[in-house]
Amino acid sequence: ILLQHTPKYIQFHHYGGVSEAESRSNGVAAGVSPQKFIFSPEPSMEDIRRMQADFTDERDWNKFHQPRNLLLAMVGEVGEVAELFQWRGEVAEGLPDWTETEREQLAHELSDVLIYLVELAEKCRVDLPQAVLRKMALNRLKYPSSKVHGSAKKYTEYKD
Ligand SMILES: Nc1ccn([C@H]2C[C@H](O)[C@@H](COP(=O)(O)OP(=O)(O)OP(=O)(O)O)O2)c(=O)n1
Repeated sequence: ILLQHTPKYIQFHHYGGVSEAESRSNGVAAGVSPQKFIFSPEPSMEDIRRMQADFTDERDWNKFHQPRNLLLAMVGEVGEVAELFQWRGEVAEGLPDWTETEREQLAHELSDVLIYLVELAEKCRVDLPQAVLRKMALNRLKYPSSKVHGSAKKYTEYKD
């Protein structure tokens, strides 16, 4: 019944993720990912902005969702992500030792961070997808790959 009213971008599909069976057979469990991981194309950031705006409007919560509150909520959720990693030591790419429950928990907490980030950007009138493009262009200028290849130094440490 619910799906009937659910826009296509909210319906779940297995797109970018790797199923557990696949991950066990292709070496992700050993900490090496032989196949590229990609995201699903949907929902877009604008989809997420609109879904969260609808969620907030339906509950009459806009009065609470001012920029400063959203910032604090986002930082709180970052803390919840950190909690999942604390005391584990180094965690390899693909999280080979994590259970499905732990992975799902992480997916939830990262989503909370993103949801608040997108709403914070909206309330600050930052067009986030375009801002990311501008910032990445600046990053490429600041860190030309010819100069910094294989080095993690900050740009202030480079003397052209
Ligand atoms: N005032 C609120 C409360 C919640 N949410 C939405 C955005 C987040 O995605 C999620 C956060 O919900 P909780 O504050 O309940 O946090 P958690 O889901 O992380 O629960 P818990 O803190 O119990 O782990 O719900 C929101 O937009 N505005």
